[in-house]
Amino acid sequence: MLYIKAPAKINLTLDVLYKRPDNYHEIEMIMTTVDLADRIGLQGTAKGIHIQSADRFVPNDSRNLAYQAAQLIKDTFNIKTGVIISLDKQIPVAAGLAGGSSDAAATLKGLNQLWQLNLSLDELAELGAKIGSDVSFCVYGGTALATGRGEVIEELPAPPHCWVILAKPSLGVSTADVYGAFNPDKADHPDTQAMIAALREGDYEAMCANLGNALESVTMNLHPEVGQIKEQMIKFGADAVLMSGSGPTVFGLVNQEARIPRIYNGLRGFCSEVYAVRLLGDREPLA
Ligand SMILES: C[C@](O)(CO)[C@H](O)COP(=O)(O)OP(=O)(O)OC[C@H]1O[C@@H](n2ccc(N)nc2=O)[C@H](O)[C@@H]1O
Ligand SMILES: Nc1ncnc2c1ncn2[C@@H]1O[C@H](COP(=O)(O)OP(=O)(O)OP(=O)(O)O)[C@@H](O)[C@H]1O
Repeated sequence: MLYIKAPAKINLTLDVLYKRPDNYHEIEMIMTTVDLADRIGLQGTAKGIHIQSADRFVPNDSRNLAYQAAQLIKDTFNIKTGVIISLDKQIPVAAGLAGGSSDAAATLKGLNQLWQLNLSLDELAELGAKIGSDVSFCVYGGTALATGRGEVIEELPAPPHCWVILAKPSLGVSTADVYGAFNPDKADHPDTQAMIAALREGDYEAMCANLGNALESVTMNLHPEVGQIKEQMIKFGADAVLMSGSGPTVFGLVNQEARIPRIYNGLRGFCSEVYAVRLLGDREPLA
């Protein structure tokens, strides 16, 4: 059995520029991976694609993004044999943390090894874009500026050292619904260039000051819990807080480890799922 880690991402910024003729939105966002990961097991078999997962919210058929990744590789490279994909889910589902996208990216990378395809990260990321807008970023990992509909990736320096507290209210959010309800005239637009400068300078305060997500107010209107969690995180001592992706997960940053327990324990009263993790920050080389 081949095992691959599939880490979650958070958005340090997410700006929505305009709606495109293909119904996707042109976006500009900065993402970075965090040390909360699903574990994907891949085992060759005679034929077919088989998904195994104990998580009842995860589909075990062609709706699963890991299944779609395996199907795409099989079709593109005319692979006749099959694979059993076991998903040990640690990333909350429908949370804004790219769990499914990261599983798909890990499956692409793992099958590249299992079936000895010798594809580069760029080739795997190009395949990933066919599955979902976040999959290309998840193939590279680390920290990046993503443009287009999210599939054009430019590597950025890792953020300055800090911890991340993630809190997910017990509701899932549909990414399509959030983009559908987005109104460009009412949105807050983050300063992407200021965030890039903060990363280049390793400036923690500037990174905190420039967190921003144009989808946050949309999801908050649909689910007021998101705003309440933000308030609680600030109250318990986070340096800066933001909703990740289309939500509903909220993350808080702290650069002093001693402050984590108060925030973590305080949030546990409001949310079923709370995690305190490190940023991963840098890309890992392709195995
Ligand atoms: C919110 C984010 O997670 C931020 O990282 C991404 O923008 C969404 O990435 P994703 O879940 O991989 O999205 P996809 O599976 O490609 O698209 C889901 C749906 O979201 C909407 N969508 C997505 C990406 C984008 N740039 N514009 C959009 O309008 C579309 O309605 C699309 O049908
Ligand atoms: N491998 C997978 N893991 C979790 N959900 C999956 C997977 N494959 C497909 N799905 C489906 O995708 C939906 C969204 O789940 P996912 O955890 O990927 O959302 P997300 O974290 O909000 O993603 P993103 O941040 O990329 O928008 C789920 O409701 C589930 O039905």
